[in-house]
Amino acid sequence: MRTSWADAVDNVATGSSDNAGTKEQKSAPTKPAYVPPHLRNKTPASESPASSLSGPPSGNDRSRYNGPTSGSQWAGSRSDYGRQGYGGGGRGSGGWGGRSGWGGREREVNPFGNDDVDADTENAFNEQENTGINFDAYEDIPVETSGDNVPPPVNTFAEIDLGDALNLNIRRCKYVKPTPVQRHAIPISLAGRDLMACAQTGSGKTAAFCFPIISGIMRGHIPQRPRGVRTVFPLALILSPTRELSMQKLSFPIGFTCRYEEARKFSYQTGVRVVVAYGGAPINQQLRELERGVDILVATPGRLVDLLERAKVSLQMIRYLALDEADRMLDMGFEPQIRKIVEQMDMPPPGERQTMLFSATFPKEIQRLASDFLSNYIFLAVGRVGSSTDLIVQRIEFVHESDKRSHLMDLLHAQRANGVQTKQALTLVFVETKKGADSLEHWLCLNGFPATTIHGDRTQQERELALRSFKSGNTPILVATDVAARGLDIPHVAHVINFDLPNDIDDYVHRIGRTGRAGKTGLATAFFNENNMSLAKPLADLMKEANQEVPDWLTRFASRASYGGKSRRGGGRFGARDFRRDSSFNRSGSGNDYYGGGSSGRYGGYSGGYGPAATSAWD
Ligand SMILES: Nc1ncnc2c1ncn2[C@@H]1O[C@H](COP(=O)(O)OP(=O)(O)OP(=O)(O)O)[C@@H](O)[C@H]1O
Repeated sequence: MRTSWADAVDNVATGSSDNAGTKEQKSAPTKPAYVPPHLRNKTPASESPASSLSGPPSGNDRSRYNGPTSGSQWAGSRSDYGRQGYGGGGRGSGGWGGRSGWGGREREVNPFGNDDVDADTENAFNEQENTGINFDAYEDIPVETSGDNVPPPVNTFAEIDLGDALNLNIRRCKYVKPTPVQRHAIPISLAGRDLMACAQTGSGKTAAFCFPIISGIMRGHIPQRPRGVRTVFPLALILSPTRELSMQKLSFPIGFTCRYEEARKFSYQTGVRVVVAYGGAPINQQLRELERGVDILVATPGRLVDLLERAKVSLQMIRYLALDEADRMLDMGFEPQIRKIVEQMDMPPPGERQTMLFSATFPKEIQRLASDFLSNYIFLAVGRVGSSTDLIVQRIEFVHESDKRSHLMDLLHAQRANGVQTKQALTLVFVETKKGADSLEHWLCLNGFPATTIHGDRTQQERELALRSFKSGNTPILVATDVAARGLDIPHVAHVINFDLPNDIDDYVHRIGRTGRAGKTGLATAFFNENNMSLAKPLADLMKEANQEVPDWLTRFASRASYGGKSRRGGGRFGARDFRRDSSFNRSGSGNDYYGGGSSGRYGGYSGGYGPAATSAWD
């Protein structure tokens, strides 16, 4: 079994590691010291632990530790990447914990497993390795930016100076070129600008905010952080929501965990340490991790408030703040917590920190709230705000409540007959309630369709098992409640079935976005009936927007005044994208244009360029 990074660190700290080369570790102090990133770039003059028993230099002793080790800003590639502990960072071999003063080198668990790329094999990497990712699908996507002096986009990762260690991780991730949101967002963030970004599900937003943060921290120029206190001072905070907070339940961070895993991959051997803190898991282990040092803290709001109130974390030195699923963070009752964290604790104000907000959906009302956290920001919309990607073929079927199971069975039988129920074609079924999820899973299994389930009542272990079993294709059907709607990034989800539709159209967008990711096509089927009438108009609008075939009966429902409800946030989902441009919104405080205002200028003609070319994975 793979051990976690925390375990590995633990082992080193307690001398229990059975890794080779532990002689030094065993004689080392039991607790590895935290090394701020700006002190981690020392190329050790000597590898001898004895030479450095005097401990680290003072924070002011920059002459020993600071600065690039070569003419380039970043140290050159090393042939031993992936084999050393933290030391192989992009700025020489000092790296995390690599201060020769402490002997106890922490070994960073390789998040890429065996799928590593070292300097010798880098050149072997080519586009073929990205089989299945259709980047052409993104070529015609409309992009809107607004704000002062918008930095130009880039076309390749090579055009931006992210640093060798990060570049290597990008290759390890097999990213050949940046996705559209990355092309625009990364240069904006690297230029130090605040950003509000909206891009469709599965379009690579995580890397878009992680890369500039990691790269920025690697560059150093970070003031010395206080030592000897039990409070930690992260340099970057990534806040990510968990739905359960709003439901007064313990957290259930499925999508959140995906984010953290990504951040950990991107920061591997960069010397930048990522720590996660979320509710619903014992706080003590998270505290231990924090005490070992943290550069990037990925946290849920509730747990972070707890840590702040216990004075375990200070936000005083935050340079980067990223709000993932930012619309969710300012909705559903999260706003007071977010305001507390961002405005009422010790975080530097907008302008002194850099703030990045990302989501696939960004209603104007929420944009307005979010603008409080930003300073002279750039608004970026890749695809139309709140739209679903054209890569997903959407089908809506009218199915009475009592017929849903048999209808589902028909769908699954058809899939099986077409040979698409394989490890490469997973099916995610969304239902409304936890009880409903359990019951449907049971029924599917009884009927010969291996299924598992994920919802808020399952234990951590059960959730992990379920996800693993689903990912591996052992149980190619996952029945889930809305907890799996956002952030979950599982390759090969070919079909999302909304057995029960959500009440909110944005939740629908996020749910179906579990397929059709990273340029792949996908299929989303929804069972609609009289219980979903309030969704008729937003759903019909969304489908039209994405060039989908809208059934006549849905159009009829949508046109009836009583069912013609707008998005619950007063419309404007696809309208003038940057709310600052929408004078009507500014005047009245509520937009009323679903498609209207913003379709001027170079994006006015958007008709979903690649839509018709996209084929369903089931065709
Ligand atoms: N440049 C790239 N090249 C290839 N794959 C990429 C690239 N960037 C991201 N990906 C992959 O695309 C998938 C989707 O990325 P990510 O989870 O960041 O999307 P997202 O926009 O945050 O989606 P959501 O809004 O649904 O959370 C991931 O598996 C990620 O590893």
